[in-house]
Amino acid sequence: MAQFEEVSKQSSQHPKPAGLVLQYGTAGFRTNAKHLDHIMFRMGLLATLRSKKTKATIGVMVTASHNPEEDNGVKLIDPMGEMVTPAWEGYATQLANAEQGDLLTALKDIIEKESINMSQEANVFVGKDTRSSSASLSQAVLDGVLLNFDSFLNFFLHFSHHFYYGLVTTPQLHYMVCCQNTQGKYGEATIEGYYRKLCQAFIQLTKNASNCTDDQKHLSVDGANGIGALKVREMESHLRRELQISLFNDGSKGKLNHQCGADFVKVQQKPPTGININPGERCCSFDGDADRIVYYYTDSDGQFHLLDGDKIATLISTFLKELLTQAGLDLKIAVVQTAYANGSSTHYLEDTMKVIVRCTKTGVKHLHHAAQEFDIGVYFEANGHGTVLFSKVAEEKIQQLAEDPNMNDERKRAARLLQNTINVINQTVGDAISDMLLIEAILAIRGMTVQQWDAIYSDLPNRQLKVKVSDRRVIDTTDAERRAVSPAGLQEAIDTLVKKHRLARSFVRPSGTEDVVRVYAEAETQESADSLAHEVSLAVYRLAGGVGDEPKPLH
Ligand SMILES: CC(=O)N[C@H]1[C@@H](OP(=O)(O)O)O[C@H](CO)[C@@H](O)[C@@H]1O
Ligand SMILES: [Mg+2]
Repeated sequence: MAQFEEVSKQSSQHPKPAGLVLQYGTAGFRTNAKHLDHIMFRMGLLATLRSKKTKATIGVMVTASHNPEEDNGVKLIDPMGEMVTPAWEGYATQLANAEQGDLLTALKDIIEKESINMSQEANVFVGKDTRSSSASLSQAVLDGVLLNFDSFLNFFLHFSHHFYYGLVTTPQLHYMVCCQNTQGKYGEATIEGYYRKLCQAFIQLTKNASNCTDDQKHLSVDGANGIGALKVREMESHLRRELQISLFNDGSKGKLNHQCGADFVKVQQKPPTGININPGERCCSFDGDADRIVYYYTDSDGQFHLLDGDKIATLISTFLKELLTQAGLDLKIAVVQTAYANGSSTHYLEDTMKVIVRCTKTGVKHLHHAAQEFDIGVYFEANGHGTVLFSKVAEEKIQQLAEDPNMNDERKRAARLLQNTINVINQTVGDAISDMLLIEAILAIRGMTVQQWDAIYSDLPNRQLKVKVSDRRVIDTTDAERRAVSPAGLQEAIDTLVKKHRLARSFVRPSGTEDVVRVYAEAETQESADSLAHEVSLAVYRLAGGVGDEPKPLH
């Protein structure tokens, strides 16, 4: 039939390798770039359907974040700038895995299930990171978006508009999707608009910092040789030297994420290559798509100190809590973490700060969701991915107070600080650039050094390891991934091992982005954390079908 000829003609430009099965995981599809062309084309199609369904603009971001340069990936962004809803993750997987000849049926299936009106207009925003494969892969997405559904499906008329942003950070695309769908209420849907909003708020905030020295204003940034570096350069003039950045790993020579970037620094617990660090100087690293950030410094003994997502969440929530007190506002603030949060951070937040702490499964969508339940929800993964959410009620109360002519100066000042804090934050998703500006503003306002920030609490020594098993799905977890319910005997083995160490905690879970089981352990000393992590790795290897060599001790 003519209709099927059309299908095969158009989609055969982006053929699916027969038998290849990929899953829409924690952060979309992610694998070696050479397996992704058909996925990109099909995600272009799916984004168009999602747009018709929601009658809103949908984002498609081509990136593999902190993965090696050879990999790539894609994720969809829903109307408010949030991750795409779970049911559509399922459709994404179905569409991705339909063999070439079944693609039409798979599409029709989604259209029927979701009762999509195909005559509805579609709008899709597409962005990409700096990977060499991103150019052709984002073109494949556009081919999918622009495909004429009329001839493709012999359905109704099809209007589809797209805007190709080209090189953007992941959070910038989330931001612009939200701006577009709120008719500019969240900001202007352009990169310039993004810089303007964030930098203006940053400058307003730092006006509250008295006697800010050049040292305080200086920050070294490791751009992971990725998109974040380009965008920091682009933004710099908007900062009017209120923040003075030395940019390293800007992509001019090094390889993306190679021995640098937020993931490297967090997991290896050491500084990236390609950066000059003087003792005591504040540094930060972005990841490959600039949605994560971690801070660090080395002390005069050459000792490395990491300030990860947990320390960031603590700094931000302390700042916000103080402002709420000064403003006399009764708003409920909570911090959302995952099982990877350092035990010391959880204790500090609950026992000293007296804030509500929630623990969710790994993956930003889970944290984001939990944070939405509070007036102010601060969420961060330990690896530095996070942001702050303000409820509508919270924003309104803050605005009212800031504009109340009868209010006393102290309360008003606090409310204005809160207002600018809201504006410097990208509430759609964790954003390295926005988080950096917020952290820098807080440190400046409080006249705080990175050492003082680090000293708020001391991390428990910890270790993360990976174990290869033949099928990681044999591990099932509960209690926000803190306990394993299968395979039989694994949790009991972990419990026994944990009891042999002081102040210890350990858990295992299958990764959602790599074909490995992740092991986490923390304990009173580094030796203890390392040996516990190794012992638990062995238990995983033995009880959950380990492949290759048995895990070796770290020392
Ligand atoms: C321990 C860890 O850092 N896990 C990361 C990693 O997920 P895994 O499911 O652990 O592979 O990638 C996710 C996406 O970037 C991120 O959200 C998450 O925090
Ligand atoms: Mg990332």
